[in-house]
Amino acid sequence: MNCFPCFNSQRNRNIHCKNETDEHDDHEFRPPVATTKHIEERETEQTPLKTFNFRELAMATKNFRQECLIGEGGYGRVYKGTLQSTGQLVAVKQLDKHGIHNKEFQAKVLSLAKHEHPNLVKLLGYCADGDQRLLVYEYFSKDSLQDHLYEQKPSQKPMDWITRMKIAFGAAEGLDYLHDKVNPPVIYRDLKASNILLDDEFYPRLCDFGLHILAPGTGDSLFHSSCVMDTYGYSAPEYTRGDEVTIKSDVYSFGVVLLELITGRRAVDTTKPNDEQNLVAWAQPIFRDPTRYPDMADPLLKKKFSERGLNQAVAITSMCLQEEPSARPLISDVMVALSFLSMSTEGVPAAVPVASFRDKSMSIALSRHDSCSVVPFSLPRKEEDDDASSVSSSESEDDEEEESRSMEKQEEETNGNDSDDESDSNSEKGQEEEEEEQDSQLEKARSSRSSSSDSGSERRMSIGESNEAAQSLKIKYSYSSEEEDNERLSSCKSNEESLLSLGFDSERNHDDSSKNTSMRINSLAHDDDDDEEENHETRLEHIHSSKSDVQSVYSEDNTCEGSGQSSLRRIESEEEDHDSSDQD
Ligand SMILES: Nc1ncnc2c1ncn2[C@@H]1O[C@H](COP(=O)(O)OP(=O)(O)OP(=O)(O)O)[C@@H](O)[C@H]1O
Repeated sequence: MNCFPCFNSQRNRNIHCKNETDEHDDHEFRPPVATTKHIEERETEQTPLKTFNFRELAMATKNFRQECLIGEGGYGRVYKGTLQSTGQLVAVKQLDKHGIHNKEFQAKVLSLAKHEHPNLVKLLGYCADGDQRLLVYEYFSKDSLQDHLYEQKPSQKPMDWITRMKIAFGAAEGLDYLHDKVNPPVIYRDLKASNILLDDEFYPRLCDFGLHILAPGTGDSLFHSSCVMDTYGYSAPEYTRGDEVTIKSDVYSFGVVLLELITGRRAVDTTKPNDEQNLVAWAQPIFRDPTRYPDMADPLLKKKFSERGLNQAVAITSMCLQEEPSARPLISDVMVALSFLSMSTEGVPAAVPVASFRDKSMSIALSRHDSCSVVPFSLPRKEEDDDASSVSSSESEDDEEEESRSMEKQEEETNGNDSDDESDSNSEKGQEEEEEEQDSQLEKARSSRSSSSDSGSERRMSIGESNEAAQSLKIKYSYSSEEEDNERLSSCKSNEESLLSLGFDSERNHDDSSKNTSMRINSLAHDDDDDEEENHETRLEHIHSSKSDVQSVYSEDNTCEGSGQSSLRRIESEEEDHDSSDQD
């Protein structure tokens, strides 16, 4: 499928006849010498992006021989090559002919090359000789996520749950970079399992981002019509309708990839019965029935995952796949949630701190699916609690989005009103410091996964270490002293109440199974009898009873041994049916 409708694909053309004379055979596209020199100088200054001549790349790919062909996508053919000068393995993408002017092509390639991130495939250089347009990328010998999920070699083992969550987290990090760290944001538009390349350690890298801008005359404008079929099954509804494409369209595509990771099903599979061919359409009814979540998991996982991890992953997926773009989460929130889901404590994902999210809808959704996994570790100011309470008394509890927005608005107002209050500004300062510390802790946890086969050993922490990072994060912000415990006790309660009021009540609780599951989860540390940790260890125990667990009672547990040690025991007790009290 050709994403450049105006490209005149010349696949049958004998590229072997192409040689160095091509550099000079098309004067129309060659900029004046001075300009080329200027561009080259600028390149050297700004980026190490290399300019290749066609001959070099022809030699690298054995004259683009069939045996070097890796595959063919919407933008052209991809060849494996070895650079003669350095011996480096590269992937050479020979773009379909499209008549993009040399200068325009160079400028756009340079703008693409600015975006560097460990989770993006690195663009090493390009060639714009004559009418040839080629891109040179670092080469990945391992297959794409699509290959690993659906075209496994007999020698390969199916990916386990945590590996899948780590891949999702890494992909989210790459997307977060494009959406949030780049100005102006880059919309990927082509996120799919085949564009996520994996290395030996299953570290994911996104390829093909931003290539749509290489269409002649497009600049950064939307260019998607002919790409729709290519990304069929991954495209957001607004994309296929021809409406405006935004970063939230990428979030939708990400949701499809996450769904593939969970289910092991292709985004589109024409070998399945009609009602199962489109993965999202198949999954939508299941999203509404959490008792069916375990059935949607990939059979190759052999049920080796925690129920909580599955519930949370499905909750995130379901949010990403909302029809309405504005209802989808920010990829930064998805990334944070996945960072915790990909840190396992003996198979149970680390609990997700509420304050980690920029948008409350994520914490609400996660709470709704499994209230015990969200740790309200941040200490909201009293005003925030009051505001939350006032929101909780609101009549319109059904519209959780509306409430989230109004809650945020009120928080903003509160922040504004606080500006004159010295003590509050001090507390804000303290909070900022806490947030900075939190960021650095999160970064530590993140770095445990941001490693590649090449540089991985330096950056990678063991799962145990990354769990420690997560635990120290929670311990630090949850309970640092007995005095603070009491303070936090009340804040936890009000935070929890806020969430309850915002809609994760029994009526909406998707943990609505008839079975009464009781879980005792130690959210702060392993039960690994690690005595060294014990003096600082504070436990959050959550006895979670299903369905009508509407009231949370926090009580200090003085039964623990050790000086200065305090435990926070959270007991969710079953009360009268909340549904009926709500109706009252
Ligand atoms: N840097 C790379 N290293 C190794 N293999 C690569 C690299 N880039 C792409 N490939 C492989 O080349 C093949 C073609 O990739 P390409 O991205 O052109 O097409 P696609 O992903 O199938 O479709 P689309 O172009 O629509 O994204 C795929 O099998 C892909 O995994």
